[in-house]
Amino acid sequence: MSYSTSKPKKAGTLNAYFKPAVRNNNNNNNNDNNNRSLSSSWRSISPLSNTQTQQQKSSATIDLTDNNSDDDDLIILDDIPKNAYRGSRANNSNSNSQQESFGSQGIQTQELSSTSKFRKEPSYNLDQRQKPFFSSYTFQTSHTTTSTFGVRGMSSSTTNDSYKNNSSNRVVPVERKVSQPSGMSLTDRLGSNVSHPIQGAGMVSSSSFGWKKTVDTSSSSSSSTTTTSGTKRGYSSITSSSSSSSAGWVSSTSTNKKKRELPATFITSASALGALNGKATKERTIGGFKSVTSSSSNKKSYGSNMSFYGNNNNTNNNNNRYSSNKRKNNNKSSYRPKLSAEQQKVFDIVVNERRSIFFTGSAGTGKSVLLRAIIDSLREKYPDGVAITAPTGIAACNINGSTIHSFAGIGLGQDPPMKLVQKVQSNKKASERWRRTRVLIIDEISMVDAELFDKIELIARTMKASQKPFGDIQLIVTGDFFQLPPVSRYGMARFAFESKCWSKVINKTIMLKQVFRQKDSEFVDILNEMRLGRLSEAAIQKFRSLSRTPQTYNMIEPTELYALRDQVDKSNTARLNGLPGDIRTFKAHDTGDKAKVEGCIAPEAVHLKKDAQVMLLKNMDQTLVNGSLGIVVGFVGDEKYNTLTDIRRCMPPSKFSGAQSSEIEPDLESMKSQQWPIVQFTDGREVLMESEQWSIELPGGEVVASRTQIPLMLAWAMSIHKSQGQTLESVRVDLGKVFEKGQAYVALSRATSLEGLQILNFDESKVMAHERVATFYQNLDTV
Ligand SMILES: Nc1ncnc2c1ncn2[C@@H]1O[C@H](COP(=O)(O)OP(=O)(O)OP(=O)(O)O)[C@@H](O)[C@H]1O
Repeated sequence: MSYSTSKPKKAGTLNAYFKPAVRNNNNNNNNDNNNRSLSSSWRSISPLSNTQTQQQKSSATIDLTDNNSDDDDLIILDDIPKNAYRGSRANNSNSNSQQESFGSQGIQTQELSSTSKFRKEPSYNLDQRQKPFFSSYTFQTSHTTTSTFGVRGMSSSTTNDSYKNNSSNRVVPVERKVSQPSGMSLTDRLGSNVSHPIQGAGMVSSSSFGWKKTVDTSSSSSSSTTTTSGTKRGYSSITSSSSSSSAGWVSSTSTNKKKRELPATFITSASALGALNGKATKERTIGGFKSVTSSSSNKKSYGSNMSFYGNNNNTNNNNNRYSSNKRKNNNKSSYRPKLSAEQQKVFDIVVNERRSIFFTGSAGTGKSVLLRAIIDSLREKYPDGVAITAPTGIAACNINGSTIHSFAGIGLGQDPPMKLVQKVQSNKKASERWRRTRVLIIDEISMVDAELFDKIELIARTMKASQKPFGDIQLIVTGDFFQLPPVSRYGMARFAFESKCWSKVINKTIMLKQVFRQKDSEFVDILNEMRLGRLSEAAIQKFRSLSRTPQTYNMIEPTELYALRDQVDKSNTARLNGLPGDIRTFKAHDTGDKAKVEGCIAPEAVHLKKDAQVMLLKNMDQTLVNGSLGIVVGFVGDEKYNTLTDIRRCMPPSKFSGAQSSEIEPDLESMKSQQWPIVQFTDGREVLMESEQWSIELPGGEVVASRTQIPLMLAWAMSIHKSQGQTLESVRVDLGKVFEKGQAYVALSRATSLEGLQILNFDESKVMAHERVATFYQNLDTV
């Protein structure tokens, strides 16, 4: 690898652009130390002051070459004063005083001038799963100004070693926003930003992410402030699909008719590359945006293996110390906590020891977080071989997987076992899917009945032509049997642990003990009593005392949870009708198998008004995630959202933010005609919501069904079933119509605190647990 001061002309060159940030560095005389400690200081960056914001205008263009030679990490900074920056991926221990080693991977840089430094920093510190070719860069033009930017290229199917030699998995710029509100540390922001998941096997989620910016930069002499001499800015969003998956939901941006023919943020890999190369030549309207596509000839690689996720995680399991994102709905935050010791233990057993396992734990013990970590890591290992499933459409959607029925190819699964086997055998695609599967993940196992579990096991053995349990497929099963039970047509179903094959296929069961969702030990204790269906008098009194109005923490009203969908609809409709103004209706555009689309989390019709409370159904960045709550503040075309400036201000993070001019820009007229809603989220951001696409894809990419809809649903109220997996700060639970064992527990355990929880119609007789489940749990190991 070498760094040069001239622009590479090789094919495959990417232009990567950075938006400078300003490090809050008050000690101008401590530059050497600063440089040494950049990693830590950079990650603890403070929100920008006004002065710093001025400084932030500094920017530069950086090119990253993409080739397979030694210099594939070539980095060139144009227009930077004293523009000689050199760095190398260190593989020596030479302690040249001008070289600095960063972190355990030994990335080094060389300072080539007294005032300008460039340092390449891999993101492993921020997210250990991220591949090295997501890199964060810090560029220091003076003692007080540090510019950062990020470049990422992700693939679900590459290993750390292979990425360098695989030009199809190259870098794409991702904007770093140091000025985001939130008070979060940059570590959090970057950590989570880079961590948007590649969805687990089973769902190729394509989501837009990317931008383009070309900026001339100059430094203002020797002062600490750099200024921008001219700005030209464009954005391109890149959508791609991970290349391997089992059947599953795919979340991507809109493809719709006419002006929504393609996702607004969708650009094919080729055009994305071209745009990145600055070779864009062709303009077209994509959704509400004008898109410029590229004439670049080197169109081959970028896209098919890259995935950009506002909503999904990609991973890099460097050393099995893992941090992870939430798999279900991602709730309040998509930041990836470091796994606890017990989570890590389970992770090791699954990933390193390759054991078939059932891990469980009460609500909030981090099963989702752990599962995400496991999925990400296993997909690294077996890009084509990880099937991610759940028993219901919503649960599957939450983990971006497919239903177990859909994956297995068994339709409703009600036929006798041998008939189902024949059915799968005669289905070429399903057979192929089974043959490829090395790991089968089943989430929300409490809702899988024993009969189905046995049938799946038989099919697995047959399709893998092996008499070993599950045909030697590694089985990873998780969930909490104290939560929602299987739905049965004939009375009480048997649980999966009561199946004939359970004890043969699961060779390790582990219960996670540490509760993360609730911090208050009193709350944790009474929830545990409730889980077991055995409430003490003190717990009953406590729950009764919670009928008062709950605390709220922002503009969001408490989320109401009901047992029945009718109750939910009634509440949401009443609230909507109570608002002044016209209802705007957004109808979904469905394709393919309608029955399959019904499981989609996005509603068929979304009715909105200004001031409606809504939930985001798609991840957009680290804070705007599936599960984020917000308020509709208007619609494109309203007085407040009527100009290009207004629109740009509200661009989703994956598209625009404060663009001056661009190669892809909002098509105002189109947007006005669509009347896209603008939602204000709890972090204060107002974000335009245009349609997105969810689709069910089989491995190999065949789309069997899709839904295009705005990623919102009314969220004054939601069903307890839908709330499973959610974390809610302020919640009002109505237990009046609870009918299922485990239902009350699921509802109450969504709350993070007693202060934020209100319980209506509390009745201890509604707190029920299955004795068989309780017995089963008495025998589980803990780590
Ligand atoms: N290792 C960890 N460190 C810090 N926070 C964590 C950790 N693991 C999980 N959490 C947090 O705890 C909360 C609950 O996690 P998670 O949703 O994974 O639990 P769960 O067991 O799946 O819950 P449920 O069964 O109710 O769906 C989330 O806010 C998550 O971010």
